[in-house]
Amino acid sequence: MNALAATSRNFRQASRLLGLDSKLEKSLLIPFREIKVECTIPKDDGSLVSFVGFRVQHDNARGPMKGGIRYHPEVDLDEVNALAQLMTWKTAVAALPYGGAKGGIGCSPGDLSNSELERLTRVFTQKIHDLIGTHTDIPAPDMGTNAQTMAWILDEYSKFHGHSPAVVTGKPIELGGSLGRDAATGRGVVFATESLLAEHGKSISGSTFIIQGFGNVGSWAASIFHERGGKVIAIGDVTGSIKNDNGIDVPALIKHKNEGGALKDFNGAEAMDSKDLLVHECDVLLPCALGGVLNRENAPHVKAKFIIEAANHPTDPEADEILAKKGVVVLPDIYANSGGVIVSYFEWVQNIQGFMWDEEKVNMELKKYMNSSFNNIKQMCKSHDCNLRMGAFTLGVNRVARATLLRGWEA
Ligand SMILES: NC(=O)C1=CN([C@@H]2O[C@H](COP(=O)(O)OP(=O)(O)OC[C@H]3O[C@@H](n4cnc5c(N)ncnc54)[C@H](O)[C@@H]3O)[C@@H](O)[C@H]2O)C=CC1
Ligand SMILES: O=C(O)CCC(=O)C(=O)O
Repeated sequence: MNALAATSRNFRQASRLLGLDSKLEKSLLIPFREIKVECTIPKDDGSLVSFVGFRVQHDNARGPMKGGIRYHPEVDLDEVNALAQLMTWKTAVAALPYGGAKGGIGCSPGDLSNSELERLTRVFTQKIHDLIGTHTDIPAPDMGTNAQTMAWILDEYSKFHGHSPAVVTGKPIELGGSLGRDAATGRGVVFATESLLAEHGKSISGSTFIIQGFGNVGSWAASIFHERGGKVIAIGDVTGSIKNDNGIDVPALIKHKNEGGALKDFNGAEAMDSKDLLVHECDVLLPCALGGVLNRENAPHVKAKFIIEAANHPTDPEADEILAKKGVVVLPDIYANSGGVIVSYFEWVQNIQGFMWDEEKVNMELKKYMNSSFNNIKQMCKSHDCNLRMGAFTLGVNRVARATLLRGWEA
């Protein structure tokens, strides 16, 4: 099932549990605006190349729309729609004063030089600058983009609208970025895991972890699990996978990667087949890369007791059902990876106030937001007698539905 069908199916299930009116249900599902633009740039050799860029603004009932920008060859309108919809429910679950949006460009960032990436980002910004803004739609990094990408967007946007640091989050600190934003999604994932494990009488220290994806989210999550006494026994990325049953030395692996080394060449672990990564024995499995990686083919073979959805929509609905029957507990994306957008919100607040928080305050507030969402989700699970995914969806969808109704329907 594709990402949009899967996300919409989860939404409809939550809508039924909440007893929403069918007109309201339809209006919540249809995106506010879909933007598709052609971005043509000269390559370094002088030849021209075109890419398609998207920004889907899903809902703004609760505030300005918010969500990352992804650079990946598989980006298309359906996927961006699904990711934008997930942002609407995610910001609502976290009780942030935001709606949801997402953007992306169908490209392979690894095949483009730094100056080609800069030109592409600037052209994309030129095409969408009138439709984003500090109080309308605020982009941030996602897969394949980073603080540098946000710096280019900020610079290009400011040429049209004047200096506007709060138009993007996840910026470099020197340009108004927040301390702690780089690590925030991974750190939030760790707080979420800690709450879930505690409920089951377990803790990070003494548990084993497998992580798919070793970029921003996966590497920070791995590093903080390791710091807290967790044993990270296998890690995979787009180049391959490695394992060490005694635990991978995560700081040494990060150093190896920062020096340009490939995962498979790390000498503190042995290579494993990437097909086996998600079905290898462990306590906690963390998909931190692409969507749809847990599906009906591999779900029956999953041996983890807990799955923490650090990636967006990593679990297909068919896999969800199989995992539930096996007793595997799945902590859903719209809660598990919300640490990134929570600290993006803190960054936006700091930019608007013109005041900078220290990292300790950022991390402390992040923990408060993550713990509060977890308790609210558990409450919804109790009220609607449902699993954690539906607990999170009913929490988010109900907040957006209430805001929509309070605004009224009159033209
Ligand atoms: N960056 C952020 O703040 C947030 C990211 N997310 C989600 O987390 C996930 C990862 O995002 P980032 O870490 O930011 O991306 P990133 O671009 O920094 O890293 C992506 C990682 O995934 C790996 N990967 C790509 N294709 C793969 C494949 N076929 N098999 C195994 N590994 C593969 C890459 O090698 C890389 O290690 C995405 O689903 C994103 O939407 C969610 C919330 C916030
Ligand atoms: O930080 C943000 O605004 C959005 C992060 C994001 O794209 C996500 O949570 O999937």
